Amino acid sequence: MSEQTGADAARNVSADREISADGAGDDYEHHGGFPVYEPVKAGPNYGTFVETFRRLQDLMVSTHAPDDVIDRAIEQTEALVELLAPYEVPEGRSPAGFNVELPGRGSALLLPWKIEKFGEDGVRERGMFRRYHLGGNGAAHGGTLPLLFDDLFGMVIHANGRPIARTGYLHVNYRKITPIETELVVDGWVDRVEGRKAYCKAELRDLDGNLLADSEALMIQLLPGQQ
Ligand SMILES: CCCCCCCCCC(=O)SCCNC(=O)CCNC(=O)[C@H](O)C(C)(C)COP(=O)(O)OP(=O)(O)OC[C@H]1O[C@@H](n2cnc3c(N)ncnc32)[C@H](O)[C@@H]1OP(=O)(O)O
Repeated sequence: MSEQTGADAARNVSADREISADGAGDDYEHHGGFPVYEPVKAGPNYGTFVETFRRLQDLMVSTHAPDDVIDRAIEQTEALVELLAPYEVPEGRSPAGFNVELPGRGSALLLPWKIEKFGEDGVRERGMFRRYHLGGNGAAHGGTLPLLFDDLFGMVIHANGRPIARTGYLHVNYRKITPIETELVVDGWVDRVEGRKAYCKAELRDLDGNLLADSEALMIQLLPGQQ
């Protein structure tokens, strides 16, 4: 039997929990006032598209190009904006963020990490902080870790079979410098549940097992109609 990858598991859970427009067959009830999102499948080159933009972001923070090169970069970027602008769609209609097999689920906002495990007992992701996540002296910017943890906790809730929740608080302990451009692993899980409140925990480690940061968050299940 072939082993199910984390991305397969995430995709299957999402498919299982799809809700029809009239709510019939809804086994993912009480998701507050969130609209029902239909996953938008990325085309075959979408991952390359997002990765190319991430590379561009790396270069934007790591180059010191002459003015004429900057002028050409502006021209070419403006041409790209013109190319893409006609295809702007409302929230929930872009492949960005919906494609669990892609780093960061294909969202340029999210950390480009890949899901390795997706189950009731927790979610594991693997990846790197990029050059554009640099804070100082080789360390990831402190603000990028909560982004990693917050998104992870959203998936932890989903993988645990709980309805959509929002983050009430998110606490980060920065234990060691988190290096950029170094493969790292993050694990998150639901620690305990009290009614609407799910207390989640996560740990970010390097490949030697050193704890770089840990996090605790309160994820609060939305009430009917809550955004
Ligand atoms: C496929 C699509 C997937 C989409 C996933 C979306 C995941 C998004 C994850 C996020 O990042 S959300 C963005 C960051 N978070 C927010 O913007 C949340 C803003 N806050 C709110 O919207 C409301 O505060 C919230 C809906 C979370 C709760 O408001 P309520 O009025 O429903 O709850 P209430 O204030 O009564 O609190 C409920 C319980 O939680 C407790 N609580 C709330 N905030 C707390 C806090 N900060 N610290 C400790 N306890 C807190 C509160 O005391 C209470 O405890 P008890 O039930 O025991 O009395």
